[in-house]
Amino acid sequence: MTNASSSSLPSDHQASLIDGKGFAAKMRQHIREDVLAFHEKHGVTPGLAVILVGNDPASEVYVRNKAVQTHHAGMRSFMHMLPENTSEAELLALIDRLNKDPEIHGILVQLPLPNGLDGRRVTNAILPEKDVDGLGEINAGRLAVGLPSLIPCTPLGCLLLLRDQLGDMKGQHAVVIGASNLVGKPMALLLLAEGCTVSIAHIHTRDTAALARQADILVVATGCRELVRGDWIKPGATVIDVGITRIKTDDGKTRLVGDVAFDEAVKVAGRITPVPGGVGPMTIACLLKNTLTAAKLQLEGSAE
Ligand SMILES: Nc1nc(=O)c2c([nH]1)NC[C@@H]1CN(c3ccc(C(=O)N[C@@H](CCC(=O)O)C(=O)O)cc3)C=[N+]21
Repeated sequence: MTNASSSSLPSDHQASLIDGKGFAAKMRQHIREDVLAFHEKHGVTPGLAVILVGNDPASEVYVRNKAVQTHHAGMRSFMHMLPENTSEAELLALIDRLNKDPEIHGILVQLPLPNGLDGRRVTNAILPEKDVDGLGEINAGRLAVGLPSLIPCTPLGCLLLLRDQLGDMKGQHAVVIGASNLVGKPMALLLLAEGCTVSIAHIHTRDTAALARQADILVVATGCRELVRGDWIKPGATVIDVGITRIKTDDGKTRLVGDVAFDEAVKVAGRITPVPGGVGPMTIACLLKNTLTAAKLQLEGSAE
């Protein structure tokens, strides 16, 4: 038995793995069914436009993955691969065109953008009802005040995993490490809305380890590989690892590691997401979910 209040664990304790990959596959199946029903009702297929500027190989892989999964979910995918030297005016003109295009229900600009392009200005140019990343100021503000909004895909994916694992989270102490607009801040707001007591640790936090040790729910999104060690984790806690860093191993292969030192954490946590196979697949599944939500917003005026 593992729970967040147990103070000692048997020496052979192993956290249970949170299967994001499997959960995401089930989600995509449900989305596919909903997309078909949406098509029956409106004669419209939800369409997602993904814009990638520059040729970062890792981003190209993600963007291709998104396109394949969009098709599998029965939706249309429109890829826009723009050269590194694209001007902000050109990018804004493309977004304007996609905003007005009735075949496009969701628009995503892959981040980070090359130097010279202002990610905030570009993201804000996307119509709020097509902003499937939920990163524009309207959606971010609506989330902050508790109105319905398009929710950033990664924190939404983490929330769905936590709800599935834990159910009611009221009164639990959730600690989020990382305060980015992309993950940490919206994650903290979502956990607050679940009734958690939420702490946010960031670069200036004095003793992040001591704070983390108080967490019943620990979400780590720092981009700093294996930052969180086994002794940062309260025995039995639920750990969500958002980080993904690609490293080269001694035998010349590459491997993905998270922001949590997994081998240590698995001996202490009650439940933990692996990397890969944890949060990453949920991010893409939530992008598809948001695209369908956006299409409903545009054709039905709400996403019920
Ligand atoms: N506007 C914007 N929205 C994003 O959501 C966004 C972005 N920009 N820029 C880059 C990051 C990164 N990201 C990932 C999505 C899926 C996996 C994923 O599926 N990961 C697999 C492994 C994939 C592999 O093997 O490389 C896993 O964790 O199991 C990872 C990372 C979305 N991002």
